[in-house]
Amino acid sequence: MPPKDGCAQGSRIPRFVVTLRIEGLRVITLQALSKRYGETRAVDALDLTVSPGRVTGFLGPNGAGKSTTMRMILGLDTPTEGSALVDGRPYADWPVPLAKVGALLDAKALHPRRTARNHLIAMARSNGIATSRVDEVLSIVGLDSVRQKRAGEFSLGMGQRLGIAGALLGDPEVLMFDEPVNGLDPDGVRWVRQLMRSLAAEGRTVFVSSHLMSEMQLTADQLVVIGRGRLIADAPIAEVIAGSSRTTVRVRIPDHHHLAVLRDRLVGEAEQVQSVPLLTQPHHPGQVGDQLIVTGVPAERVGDLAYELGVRLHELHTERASLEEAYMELTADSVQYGVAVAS
Ligand SMILES: Nc1ncnc2c1ncn2[C@@H]1O[C@H](COP(=O)(O)OP(=O)(O)OP(=O)(O)O)[C@@H](O)[C@H]1O
Repeated sequence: MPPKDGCAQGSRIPRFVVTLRIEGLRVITLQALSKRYGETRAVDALDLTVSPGRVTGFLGPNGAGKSTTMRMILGLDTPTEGSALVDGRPYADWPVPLAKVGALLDAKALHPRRTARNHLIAMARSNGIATSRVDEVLSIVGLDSVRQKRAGEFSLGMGQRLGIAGALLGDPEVLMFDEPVNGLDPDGVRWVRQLMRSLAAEGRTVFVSSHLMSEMQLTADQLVVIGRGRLIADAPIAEVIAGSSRTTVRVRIPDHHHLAVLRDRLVGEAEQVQSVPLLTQPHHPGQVGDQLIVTGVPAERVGDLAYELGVRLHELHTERASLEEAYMELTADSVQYGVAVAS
């Protein structure tokens, strides 16, 4: 008779295979997702996984394919090829779609004569959600006092708040927002940022498109950048910034001979090494020596090399690119609708 614990005698290895079914993965998976409109490849063979527990910023120039991608995830557009799944199923196959994915795509897509409350009640009914939840979300988004006002009389920012209320209605595991801070006042922008961060902290998947780089820098953990429908980057925000050629290491070295020794050692390893006399920089009282500006090697490595070579340093620090600079560099070849601007 086999032992009760299912292990072979004399062995700790179980004799049977256990298949684990993990519920609620909260993952968006795009596989070779493509959408063509005539000659236009709006989305072009996009492979992507958007994971829970973090805010994923979705960036790209005008016409890059962000909205089309989001529409395909929600089944509002049909892929020409490939698939867009939420936890392994198309959005529409979930029994209560609003409990799986809540989305704000077009804040203006409202019935103008319907009140805010009735708009949400209609949405709730279509998904079997209790009316009490409507009042809850109106309160969460700060529209309590205008619940009986017609949506057609709403300002852009109020419309955004109502759209966000709709996204929260089903208490969903996955949230998608297309330009959520569009039209919001600074207080509203900060509120949306905090909302997205707290939704991610609760373990939900938050996928948000925006053109506001400074806002994305404060909100997102992960960045997905697309251009002309194709994936350009999918990385943690710190990695995207560190990868920019505008991120440099500045080293101040008091001794000219030492400077030359370290520069010669770095030349083969760094993307670029520049000697910059301190005198050409803004005034640095009491500082002596010249500087090296190094690209493509982290500060830790520069410090270690200086130590190995016996080079004395007076200053070593990283000057990080802004997200905007990193983004401009990544998408330089993908901008379709732009005018030349001096940088
Ligand atoms: N219904 C449609 N019919 C024809 N072309 C479309 C349609 N929807 C989108 N496109 C085209 O697909 C491409 C991607 O558009 P999309 O709106 O997805 O880009 P986006 O990244 O969201 O842009 P934006 O940042 O300007 O909102 C564009 O060239 C656009 O003109």
